[in-house]
Amino acid sequence: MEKKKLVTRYIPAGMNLASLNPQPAKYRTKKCKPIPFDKILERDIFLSEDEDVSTQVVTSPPRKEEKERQKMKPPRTICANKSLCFDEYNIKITETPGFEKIPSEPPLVKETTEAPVSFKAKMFERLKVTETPALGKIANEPSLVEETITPPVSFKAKMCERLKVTETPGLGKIASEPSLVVETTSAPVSFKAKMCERLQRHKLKKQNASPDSTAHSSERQVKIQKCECSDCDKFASCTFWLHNNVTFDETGKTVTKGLPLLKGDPTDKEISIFKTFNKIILHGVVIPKPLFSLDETNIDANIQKAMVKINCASSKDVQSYMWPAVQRGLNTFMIAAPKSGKTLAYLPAFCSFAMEKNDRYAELAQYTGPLIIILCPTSKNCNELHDLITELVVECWDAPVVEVLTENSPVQSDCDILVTVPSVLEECLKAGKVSLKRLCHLAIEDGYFLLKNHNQSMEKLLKIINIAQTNRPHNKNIQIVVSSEKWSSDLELLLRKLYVTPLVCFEDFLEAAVYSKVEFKKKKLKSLYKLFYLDDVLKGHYMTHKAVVFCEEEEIGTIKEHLEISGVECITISNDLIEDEIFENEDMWRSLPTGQYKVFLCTDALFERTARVLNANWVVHYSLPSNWTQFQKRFRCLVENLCSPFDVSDNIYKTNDKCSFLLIDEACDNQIFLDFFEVLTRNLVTHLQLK
Ligand SMILES: Nc1ncnc2c1ncn2[C@@H]1O[C@H](COP(=O)(O)OP(=O)(O)OP(=O)(O)O)[C@@H](O)[C@H]1O
Repeated sequence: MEKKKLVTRYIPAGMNLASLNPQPAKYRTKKCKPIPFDKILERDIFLSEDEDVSTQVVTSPPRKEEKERQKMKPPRTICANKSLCFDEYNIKITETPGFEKIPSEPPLVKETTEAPVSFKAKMFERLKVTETPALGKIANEPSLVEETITPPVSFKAKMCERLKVTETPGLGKIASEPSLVVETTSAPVSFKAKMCERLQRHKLKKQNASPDSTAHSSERQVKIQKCECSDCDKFASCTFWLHNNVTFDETGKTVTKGLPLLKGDPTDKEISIFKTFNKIILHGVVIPKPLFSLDETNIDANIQKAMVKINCASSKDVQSYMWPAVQRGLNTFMIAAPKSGKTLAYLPAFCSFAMEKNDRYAELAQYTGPLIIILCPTSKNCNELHDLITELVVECWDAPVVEVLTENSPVQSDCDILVTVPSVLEECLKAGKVSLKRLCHLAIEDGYFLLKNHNQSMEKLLKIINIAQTNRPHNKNIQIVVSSEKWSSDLELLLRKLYVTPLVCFEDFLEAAVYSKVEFKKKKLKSLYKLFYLDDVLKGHYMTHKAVVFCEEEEIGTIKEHLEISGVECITISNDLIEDEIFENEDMWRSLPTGQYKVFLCTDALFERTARVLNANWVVHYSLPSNWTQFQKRFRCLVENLCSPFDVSDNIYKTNDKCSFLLIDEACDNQIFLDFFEVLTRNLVTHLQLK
C-alpha cells in the first residue's frame, strides 16, 4: 500500500482532548469501545487515496476557527479510535516500515470522543504486543495510564527511561535521549519518528543478518545471539571499552570474528624452528628471510627517506629479521640490548600501515579509535616516541594522526597512533574515551618492565583487548609486538597465551638461555678449592654432557694439568695458536660423538675467535670476565641446544640437560655477581596472571 503522510496536529501526551475540543453530540459515537492499538489498520492511519495531502497544515489554526471548521466537517473514519485523532491535529507522521503491520482488520469505527489518555494506553498496548526480551517489560503500566494529568514530559521521560533501562547493544542507543527529555514542548512527532526509526533499524538489521551477507568469509563464523563463551557474556554486559553501536545480540545474525589475542589453554610444542644467525637467535613457526637494507622493505618511500636522514638506511641485527616479520603482520617478541634498534624495528612499518589505512583497513573506516597503540613505561618514553614518529613522517603528506595520552582525557576520534602508558589506557577504556574497534597493532615497549611493574594494568588491558578483538564486527586481527631488554617468566606467560605464536628474536645469548630455561647453579668457595670443585662437577659427566670451561689466560695450564690428572680430557685453545689451528680444534671438539666428549677450555678473548663452539650442554664459569657483556657472550656456546619454553619438559632440571655453573670466590667482581643474581630471580615469580 502506498504510504501517505498524514496531516495532523500535536497532542501533548496526557492532555484530555475531549475537554479541549468537545465534539458536537451528533458526531459522538455511542459508547464506542476502544479498540486495542494493535488492531488498528494501516488504512486507519493513512489518508484515503483521494485525500489531498498537499493541504498539509504545519501550524495549528486559531482555536475558534478550528472549532468552526470541525463543526462543518463530516464525520471521518480515518481513525478507529478517537484517541489517535491524527487527522485533526497537525501531527505530521512519517510512518516507516519499522512499524509492524497490523494483520487483522477490525470493523471501522467512527471517531470517538475518548480522552487522549487512550493514545498512551494504545502505545503501551502496542509495545506490549511487540515486546521482546531486549526491551523488557513495563513495570507499572496501569499507573502510567492513570497519570494523564501529569505534564507531557513525564510520558516521554518514562518512555526514554524505559528505553534507557532496557537498552541493549543490539538495539543501540537513541542518539539524543537527553534532548528528548528536555524538548517537552517540541512536537511529539520527533519522539515518534525516533521510535519509528529505531524499529526500522531493528527490522533492517534482522534482514541484513541473512547468512549470505557473510558467507564469503573464510574466517571463523560465529553465530551470535550471544556467543556462548563467558567472555562474550562479559562483553554483552559490560561495554565500557567499546562505543555503543556494535550489533552483537541480533537474533540469528552471523558475525565474522577475528582470531582472539589470547588462548584458553597453552599447548606444547608450538614453536618448531629455532635458528641462530651469527648473533641473532630466532625461534618461531615461520622465520622470514632477512632484509638488510631499507629499500628491500615495503616501508613507505617518505619514511625511508626520513630513516636515511637519521642514518638508518641499513638494518641493525634485530631489524634484519624484525622488518620483514612486522611487515608481514607476525606477532613478534624482540629481546635485545638498550639502543639496539628495537623501536625502529617496528615503528617504520607501523607508520606505513597507518598511512595506508584507506586501502589496508578500508572496512574499518566506519569506526573510530586508534589503529595502533604503543604502550610505554613512562610519559617521558611516550614523548620520545612521539618525537621519533614525527621525525619519521615529517616528509609524508598523508602522515598519520599521532596522539600522546599521558592523562585520562578523550582521544581524538581520527587518532591513528596512540602512544600511552598502561594505567592511562586502562582508565580511558573504562571511561569510554578510547575505542578498540579499529585497533590492529599493539606495541609493548620494554615488555619486561611493563609486565613486571604494571602487571595489573597490563593484565586488564590484554584481557580487554582479547575480548574486544573477538567481539568486534569485523575479522581484523591484532598484531602484537613486544620489545624488551630482558626475558622473564611474565614474557613467557604472554608467549604461551598468545593465540598466534610469535616469532621470538634474541640478540643476547644470556637472555636466550633464560628463555630456554637453562639451569643456573652457583657455588661460593675459596679459590683454593675451585679446582677440586671443578673436578667434582665434570668427573663422571663430561663425556655425556659437552662442557665449555671459561677461565683466565694464566689459569689454563693449571686447570688442564689438574683435569688430566683426574682423568678428564680437555681441548684447549690458546693465544699462540693461529686461526687454522683454532678452527681445527673447535672442529674436532664439535664432531666428537656422544660418550666421548672432551672439555673445551678457553678464555673469553679466545672464545670470541671461535665460530663453531655452539653445541655445549654445560657452561662453567671458573673465573668471571671483566665485564657483563663478555659474561653474556659466553652463553653462545649453548645456542644449538637451546629450545623454546614449549619444548622444555618439567623434569628438565633433573637431566642436567643445559646448565650454567658459576664458581664464586674472593676475587669475584661484585657488580657481575649482582647482575647475575638478578638473572637468577627472573623466573622465580610470575607477576602477570592471564587465566
Ligand atoms: N638501522 C639503524 N642504523 C643506524 N642507527 C640506528 C638504526 N636503528 C636504530 N638506530 C639508532 O639507534 C638508536 C636507538 O634506536 P632505537 O630507539 O630503535 O633502539 P631501542 O633498542 O628501541 O632503544 P631503547 O633501548 O631506548 O628502547 C637511535 O639513535 C637510532 O637512530
